[in-house]
Amino acid sequence: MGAQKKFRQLQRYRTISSALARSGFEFIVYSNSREAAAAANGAMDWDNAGKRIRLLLEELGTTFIKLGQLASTRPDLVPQPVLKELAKLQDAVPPFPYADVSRVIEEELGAPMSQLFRTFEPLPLASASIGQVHRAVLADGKEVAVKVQRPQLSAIVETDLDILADLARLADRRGSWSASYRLTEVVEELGQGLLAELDYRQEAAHLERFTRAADKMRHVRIPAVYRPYSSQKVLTMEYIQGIRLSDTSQLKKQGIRTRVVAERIADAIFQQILVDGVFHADPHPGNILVLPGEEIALLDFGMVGRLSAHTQKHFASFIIALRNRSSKGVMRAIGHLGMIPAEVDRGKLYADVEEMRTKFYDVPLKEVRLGEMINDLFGVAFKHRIRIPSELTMVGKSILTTEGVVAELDPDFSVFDVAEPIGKRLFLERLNPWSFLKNMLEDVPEYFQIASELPGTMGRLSAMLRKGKMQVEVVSPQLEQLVKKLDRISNQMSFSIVLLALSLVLLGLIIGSSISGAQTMLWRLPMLEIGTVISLLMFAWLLYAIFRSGRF
Ligand SMILES: Nc1ncnc2c1ncn2[C@@H]1O[C@H](COP(=O)(O)OP(=O)(O)OP(=O)(O)O)[C@@H](O)[C@H]1O
Repeated sequence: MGAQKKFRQLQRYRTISSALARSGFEFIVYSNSREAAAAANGAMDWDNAGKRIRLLLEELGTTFIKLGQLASTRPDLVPQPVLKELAKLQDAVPPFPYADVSRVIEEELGAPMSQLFRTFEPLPLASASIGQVHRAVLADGKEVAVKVQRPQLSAIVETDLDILADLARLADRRGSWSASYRLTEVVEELGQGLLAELDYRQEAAHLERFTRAADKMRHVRIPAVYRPYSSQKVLTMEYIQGIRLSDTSQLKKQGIRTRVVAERIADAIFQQILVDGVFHADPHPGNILVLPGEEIALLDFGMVGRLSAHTQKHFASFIIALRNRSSKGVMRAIGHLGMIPAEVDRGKLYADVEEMRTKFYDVPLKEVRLGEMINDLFGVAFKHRIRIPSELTMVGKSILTTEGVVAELDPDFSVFDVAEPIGKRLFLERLNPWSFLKNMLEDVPEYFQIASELPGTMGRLSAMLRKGKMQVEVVSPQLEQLVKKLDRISNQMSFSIVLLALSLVLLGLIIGSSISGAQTMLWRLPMLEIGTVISLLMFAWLLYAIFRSGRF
């Protein structure tokens, strides 16, 4: 590291440590204080700390504001009172001058402004802590919006992240409290998210992906990206003319039907979450434009969430269980989502899930906020120190923001009206034999792994038994659950194998009839009939056996 850089880092180190001390967070560095002890034994007054944390982050600038905004999407890492404060973080930063804008663009795109643009508005449309957006016209006449990153930002962010990682390690070495909040891990994870946001090429890739997905949604537009005019620090997009969703008086003036807009926004976001598996993580009103005919345009794909097919599937079941007010269903879905480690007291967890009943279950559906419900559930998870897959936490924030937006447009509209049919459709699709089989095949590697580990495990078990080292008493609910799960897996596998056999016979029948004509069919028919009858008998027997075992 150069001497100048080292000096800058030291200076910044001092600024950050003294700001921490002034805000009453010196215990992060000096662990033998009362607060450190309170944080360690879970008695920290987070209500009081939340506001101080927010002010501290705002004081320390871009890196910290952005980290705070990212943390506000993580109810699994941050206590609820702090989360509420973080959601208020403002990044209203004054714009940077046009001289810097043109310098960054010319350096990044390797050509003078006059060659790149026919016109370029020197005053930005909007400015935020990472960058600002200017309206322009390309040399070929296309109207564009150009997002330009603040100069020197990546160097500042990298220095700040290094310092933060150092502080977290220091806290980890000195006290037990930071370990229980996984401080080093949190800094690392949020830091990576922030660095990813600094690369506009990633946002460009997101825009392209969402454009493809939105093709099947008639009323949703995503700005096209102009790649030759984009780079790591410059993003050039198609300019979309529309009314900002936050401009309610203009919406009214243009006679926009707000209910329709609300439905389309909710539909677009739930379609992304439940069907596409990639979703806009921050659909706040500043990121949505309304066009004539109540079309909507989604902007700003810097923060995007992803769900694996597995999580998506069980998240849909989770929504249906919430809708049906079924605590058992909710617990089952959480289990499938892989959130409950073995050491959690399931009884207490169930009691906490049930407690949500008073707040959500016994009120009319219209008044239920799904995002709030999900976040409360994450709060319960936080309390039980349950690890929530990070992909899921962004969903809570995205839905919460969507609900806030649609409630402004139409207070009577419930996102369940949109989410539930999509969830049910997915659920029904899953019952279709082919997707059922596909799902089973997706899980096959897992079964093979269990199977491959089985001989070793059995070998060890029998050796222990031979040596008389083991006393077995089957009282563990987890073990019983495992047995049930294996039982269910084998039943499902047998079911799908027979289903496959049945489908192949039918397929043979169809192909046979279409290729060979009726005559050749005549001699094939008895064979097929015999096959079909055998498969049907096997199928009936299997169904009987499965239903008798009660585990499917
Ligand atoms: N393609 C576009 N067409 C028209 N206006 C746009 C376009 N892209 C951005 N804008 C305008 O610029 C504003 C800021 O854009 P965007 O949200 O992408 O920037 P940002 O720097 O990521 O801001 P923030 O982080 O605060 O959301 C938008 O609210 C919108 O008014």
